[in-house]
Amino acid sequence: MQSVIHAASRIVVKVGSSLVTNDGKGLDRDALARWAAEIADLRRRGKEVVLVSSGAIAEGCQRLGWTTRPKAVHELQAAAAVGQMGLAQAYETAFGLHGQKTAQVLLTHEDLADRTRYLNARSTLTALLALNVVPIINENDTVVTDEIRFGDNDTLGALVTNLIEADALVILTDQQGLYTADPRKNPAAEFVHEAQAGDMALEAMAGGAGSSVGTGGMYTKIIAAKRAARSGAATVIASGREANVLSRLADGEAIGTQLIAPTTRMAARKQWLADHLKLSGRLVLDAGAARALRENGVSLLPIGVTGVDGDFLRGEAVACVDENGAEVARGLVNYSSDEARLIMRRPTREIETVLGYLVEPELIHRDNMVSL
Ligand SMILES: Nc1ncnc2c1ncn2[C@@H]1O[C@H](COP(=O)(O)OP(=O)(O)O)[C@@H](O)[C@H]1O
Ligand SMILES: N[C@@H](CCC(=O)OP(=O)(O)O)C(=O)O
Repeated sequence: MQSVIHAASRIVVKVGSSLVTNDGKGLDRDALARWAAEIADLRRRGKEVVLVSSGAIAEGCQRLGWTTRPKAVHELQAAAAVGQMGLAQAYETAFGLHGQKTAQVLLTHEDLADRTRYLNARSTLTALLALNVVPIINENDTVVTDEIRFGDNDTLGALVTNLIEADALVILTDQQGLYTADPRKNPAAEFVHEAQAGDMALEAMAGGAGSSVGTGGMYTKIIAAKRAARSGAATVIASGREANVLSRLADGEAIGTQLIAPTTRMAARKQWLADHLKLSGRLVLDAGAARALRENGVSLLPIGVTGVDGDFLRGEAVACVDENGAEVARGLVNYSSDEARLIMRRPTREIETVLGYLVEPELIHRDNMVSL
């Protein structure tokens, strides 16, 4: 069995609070230095990596001298704001030693649920990856209330995996991976090397958090693997304390628990667009654009559009039809219907002159489109 990470070119790595803060004793700078060295190594091998790191609340509590995790949301938020400073600074230093640039990205649930903000978050992250920057993501705890919290970063890691259509999610934690029961409570628990993500039997094996600083336990990791599989990504759950864990996974070594996605990324994307998107309008394409989309699956540029039907906003789904009204593709549009009417039939270089700004060069990026 070879690790799925060997062939993965875009990877989300999630590290939990217990690892990052040494079970709440304070930032584990040695661990951060190891992961930074390994992620820099993965970048050199041509893999794109996004890091989702927990630990702000645990580190904030430590810095504020609080010995127990508070229950009140405003106190958790205050702790997160204090701790996040330490996290960002420590990661920047650790990655800087390898000449690797980093960026801090704080997200809320709403950023991923709202279509327009979803597209914005996606373009920022893909732009950072193209610039050879490692984005370091955490939940924006300061502005979220209990009802809209991700709460645990396993869920956030899975949603980021869906957002950027990563090939794999690696969840690093304080256990070797998934066991048939919580190994802290049941010494007879057996290790699970490989399973299908979404297999219901896994949910019964997984228990809650093992330490006082972790939140979701194994259960949220199993659910995260199920979510990641929706966009065709595999999940690996492994120990963040294992030497060179990320580099060895990239070499193909099967460390930890591997949860395989039942569908491929392309099939998952088509299913998602087909299932979830209510079409809000239509773009009529000229013959050249219709052919290019059909035959080469390219992005749609404004110059190939001759008509715009309906009222829609940036991020909504539209159909692309040929001159006879036959649907060629559908996708998430980068400009509203009003903007699209102004820029259709025009070359991309004129977008800024016509609108006064350039959001994206394409009307629909090929990553946000499926051909029919
Ligand atoms: N079936 C299981 N296999 C492995 N670990 C489990 C299982 N069920 C519960 N756990 C617990 O989940 C813990 C990891 O989750 P958590 O404490 O939330 O860590 P993190 O901060 O890395 O997200 C482990 O320390 C372990 O005690
Ligand atoms: N945003 C929170 C992360 C929530 C959390 O505890 O997640 P995890 O340790 O991954 O179960 C923080 O930085 O403290």
